[in-house]
Amino acid sequence: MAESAVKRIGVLTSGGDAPGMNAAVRSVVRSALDRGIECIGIRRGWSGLINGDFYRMDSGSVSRIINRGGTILYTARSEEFRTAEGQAKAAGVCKLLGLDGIVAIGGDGTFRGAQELSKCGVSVVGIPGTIDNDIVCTEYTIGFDTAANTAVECIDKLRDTMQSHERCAVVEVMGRHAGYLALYVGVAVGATAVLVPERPYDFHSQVAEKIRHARLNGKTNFMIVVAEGAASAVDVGRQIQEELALDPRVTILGHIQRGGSPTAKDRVMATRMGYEAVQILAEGKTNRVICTKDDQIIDLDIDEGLAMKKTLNSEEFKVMTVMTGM
Ligand SMILES: Nc1ncnc2c1ncn2[C@@H]1O[C@H](COP(=O)(O)OP(=O)(O)O)[C@@H](O)[C@H]1O
Ligand SMILES: O=P(O)(O)OC[C@H]1O[C@](O)(COP(=O)(O)O)[C@@H](O)[C@@H]1O
Ligand SMILES: [Mg+2]
Repeated sequence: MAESAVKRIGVLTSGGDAPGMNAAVRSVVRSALDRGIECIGIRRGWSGLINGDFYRMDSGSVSRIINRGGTILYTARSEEFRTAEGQAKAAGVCKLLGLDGIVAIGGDGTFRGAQELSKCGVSVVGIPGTIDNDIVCTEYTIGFDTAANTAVECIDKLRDTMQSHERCAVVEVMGRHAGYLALYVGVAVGATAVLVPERPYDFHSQVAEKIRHARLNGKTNFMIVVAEGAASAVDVGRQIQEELALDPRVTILGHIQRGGSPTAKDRVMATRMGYEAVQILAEGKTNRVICTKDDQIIDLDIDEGLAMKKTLNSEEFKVMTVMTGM
């Protein structure tokens, strides 16, 4: 590969972790080395950059991690980096270490941080890594596929016992502000109802009527999937008990969804995105985010990317509505 004017870059993971982040780090390191670019691993996200928490990475530093969940670089949320002083400190560390660019792997918050760092004169490229799949400009984010499969596996297990006991299950999946995971998982498990933060919560139409409809069709077990930002699963369970005289069991899947070995899809997407991020930095571009569109890897300006509006997949929503018989 041709030599690049870019000689040394940093890579970090930030915000909530997501399975596949390690595969992305591995790809960044190996793609950089392929172009003769040195790679510095920055631990603990933006906070680590401010504190100069780094180490030199070589090909061996990323051996045996493609199949591992979590992130070997650790991750963190940094209040200091939200301030102009924190950003200036981080830019100073980049200067001191002679970093020609940073690859930041994380969610929308991480990209807002990247925008600010770019304004301080540091070249930055973002790679989307979050189980929420809530980054406006990209169809896919690393970790979503693994998290969805983990949730489906757990819910299938619950379903066995709910069927035996003819019960109602209420399962809370992650998604503070986004229902992509809940909706996708709901379709995959054949849920009786799915609650997402993008739709105002109405117990009567979204839960009671769906359970009643299923019962009238002969069903004796019910699966309600709730995104954490839509309603509290405990409250939904209580309402089901009070208003439908059922005895539901509530399960909060929680951080189980964020761990585990990444699926093949997450590993491949992370590897493709990591490769592209290095090419973009090597071309001297900055303030870019790596995205997928029609399964192709593209890059966009971060400002434009974050300004785009993402809505729930309306086709998936319609399918869900039909499947729940409403
Ligand atoms: N508007 C912002 N300006 C500067 N830094 C930000 C901004 N928003 C988030 N960050 C930085 O990015 C970190 C990760 O963001 P967060 O929203 O927690 O996770 P994620 O990247 O997964 O969405 C924050 O802890 C903060 O340091
Ligand atoms: O790990 P924490 O701090 O409990 O955060 C939980 C949140 O992180 C997520 O898993 C991912 O969110 P971010 O991408 O914003 O970090 C959310 O679904 C969840 O609400
Ligand atoms: Mg986020």
